[in-house]
Parts: sequence; C-alpha cells; structure tokens
Amino acid sequence: MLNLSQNGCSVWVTSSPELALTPTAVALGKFDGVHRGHQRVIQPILPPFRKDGENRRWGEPEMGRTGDGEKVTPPPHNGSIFSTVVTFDPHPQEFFTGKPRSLLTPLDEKVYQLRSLGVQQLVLLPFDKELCALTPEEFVEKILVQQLQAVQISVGQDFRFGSRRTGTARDLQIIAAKYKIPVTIASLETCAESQENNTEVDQQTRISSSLIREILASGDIERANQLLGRPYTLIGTVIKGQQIGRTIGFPTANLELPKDKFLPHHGVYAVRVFTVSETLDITGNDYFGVMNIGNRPTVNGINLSVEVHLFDWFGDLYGKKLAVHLEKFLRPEQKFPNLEALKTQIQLDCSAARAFFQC
Ligand SMILES: Cc1cc2nc3c(=O)[nH]c(=O)nc-3n(C[C@H](O)[C@H](O)[C@H](O)COP(=O)(O)O)c2cc1C
Ligand SMILES: Nc1ncnc2c1ncn2[C@@H]1O[C@H](COP(=O)(O)OP(=O)(O)O)[C@@H](O)[C@H]1O
Repeated sequence: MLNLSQNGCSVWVTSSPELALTPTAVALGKFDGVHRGHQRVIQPILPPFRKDGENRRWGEPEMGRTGDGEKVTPPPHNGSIFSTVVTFDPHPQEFFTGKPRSLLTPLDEKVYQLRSLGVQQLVLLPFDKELCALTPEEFVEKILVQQLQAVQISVGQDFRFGSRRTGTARDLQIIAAKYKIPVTIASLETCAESQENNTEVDQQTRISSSLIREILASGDIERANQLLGRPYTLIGTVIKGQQIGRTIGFPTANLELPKDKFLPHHGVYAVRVFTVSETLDITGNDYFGVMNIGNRPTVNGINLSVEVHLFDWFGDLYGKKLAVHLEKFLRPEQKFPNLEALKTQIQLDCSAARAFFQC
C-alpha cells in the first residue's frame, strides 16, 4: 500500500479493499494507458459529485507516507465520497497466460495520470482464483457494496466482469439497481481507422490500449499521442553508460525504466524532457532533445538502451529522474561504419528535431 502526494493532493493506493476509503464513487476497468477512452469512463466519478440532488463534500485524505508493511488506519471519511478507480492486479490477461505483460502506464505512472485527473484513490484488486470465481452478483455485493460502499459506478460500454466474464455493463446496471447504486455506462471513444484500412467511407474504430500499443510498435508516435490525449512518455532514472557519448560531442543520459514499461518502435525520436520528483511531479525547466531506443550496433552494443541528448545543456544528470515525451519519430536505428559517421547522423537528427520543435 502506498500514498502518493502531489502539491498537497494525494492518491490513496491500496491492494486491500477492506482498507479503502469509503464511501466511494467507482470507475471500474484495467485502464492501462489512461487514454481518452478511459478518461471518458473516469469523468463521471470525479468531483463535484451529487447524489439525488444532494451536495456531498469530497474527501481530502490527509495521510502520512506509509512504509512497506506499516499498519495503516485510513482516516474517517466524515461524509465525503472518494473518487476511486478500481482495477485488477495482475492484469487478468497476465493471470490467465502466465506471461508478464508490458504496460503503457506502469503503476507509478498510472497513479500520476489518475491524480492529474482528480482521482483520489486507486484500489488494486488482487486478481486471483477467488476473485475470478465470483459471479457478477457476488462481485457487486462483496466488492462494490460491502467493501467499497459504492454510491456511484462508472464503466465503459464493453466492460465485462464476474467469473468467465459473464457480466455485461447492462448486467452491472441491473444488479447495482437492487442496491440503489446508479451505474453510468460510458459510450466508446472512437477514432478514424488507419489509412491502410480506409475506404471511401470514414470508418471509426474503438480507442483501446491494444490499438495504442500496435500504433506505438509501428512508430506512428503522433497518432498514438492523439489517442492517448497526451504524449507517450518514458520515465526513468539516469544511469551510467559506456561514456562514449561525451567523446563524440553528444553526451546521452541513459535511462533505467520500469521493467514492465512498453517500449515503442526502436529508433530515434524528437523529444521534450522534464526532470521529475519521485512522485513524478515536474521539478524544473523542460528541454528539447533527441532520444535513441535500440541496441547501438555501431558500438557493438548488446543490451537495449534508452538514451537522451538534451539540447543546449551541460551538467550532471546521474541519479536524476527524467520524464521524456516522445513527439516525433525521426528514423530507425542503423549500424554505422564508425563513430564519425554516427556523429554526422546525430547532428542531422538534432537539426530535424530542432526544425520540428522550431527551437
Ligand atoms: C540521437 C541519437 C541517435 C542515435 N542513433 C544511433 C544509431 O543509429 N546507431 C547506433 O548504433 N547508435 C545510435 N545512437 C547511440 C550511440 O551509439 C550512443 O549514444 C553512443 O554510443 C554513446 O553511448 P554512451 O551513452 O554509452 O556513452 C544514437 C544516439 C542518439 C542520442
Ligand atoms: N546535454 C546533455 N544531455 C544528456 N546528458 C548530458 C548532457 N550534458 C551532460 N550530460 C551528462 O553526461 C552523461 C552522459 O555522458 P556520456 O558520455 O554519454 O556517458 P554515459 O555513457 O554514462 O551516459 C549524462 O548522464 C549526464 O549526466
């Protein structure tokens, strides 16, 4: 369990629904990416929230940082309703296939994005055999009514729940009505289908995490950013590399990313870089730059590296946390005959990025 705060606002994160702050207004889903479709589902549970025309005060949980294993008593709610995102951990697909899944938004980033939207609490329901076996009726009664004391629920049109995904969004509405809990079913956020599939007619397709992953894998970063509603971001801590960069006039901050972070198409990107705190809040100025994601064949690199060169800046970044916004794909990674040829190409990359940013 952890409590992350930003400018005095906090998100209470717990994997024990018994420790959730209650009562709650709940948005249910997996929410990987917190993309435009997700934002539509989350919107109805954000403050100000009114039930039956009544004005309820929204909670402002004031909690100290909790250490691992530390026993924590959530504060009393004194009449507040907590805007709560309820999701599953691990991702149900990971549970069923046993294969670790890489994520558009690993936990820290998801918390940051939810917090930016105004969500106050994230409940990570442990997705195990027990949860899997609950019927839709049991899920509503045990988790939503008894544990989370939900007074409002929001889901997407294609939401499925309960054992073998037998419950639909409409079923949720019907079951929750027995407890007098209103359920908002958010319509699907769509976008125009990609060019290749496009006929004369403007075909629309559902925005989904899988679609965004496919688009990121293809290198179409601008389209991925459109569907996300913000730039795709890599956040990591600067670690030491081979110290070759400085010898060719392009020092590059090498980033250590969360192990489960989904990486887009390898190659060179025009980027915007921010230094951030542990809770991912921006701590200083932003910089433009160029980033390479790849194995660095020119220097016989074996491991994948993610590295960024900042324009018009010199200093020490080791140990700092950087958030890198990917704005434009410039080219795939190449093997150059020598460092001189690589240096010439990086100069061209910098010019292309500067032209893109007009900086
Ligand atoms: C904008 C940019 C483009 C790059 N393109 C390539 C490339 O096409 N091929 C390659 O082998 N390495 C490429 N690199 C990685 C360099 O090989 C790497 O930055 C250099 O070896 C320095 O590594 P170091 O940080 O370990 O010192 C690129 C790096 C940057 C910043
Ligand atoms: N403009 C810059 N962009 C990125 N890193 C820079 C810049 N100026 C200085 N640095 C520093 O230099 C380091 C990168 O130098 P480099 O020779 O590539 O070493 P390494 O292989 O350890 O990354 C960065 O981690 C950072 O501390």
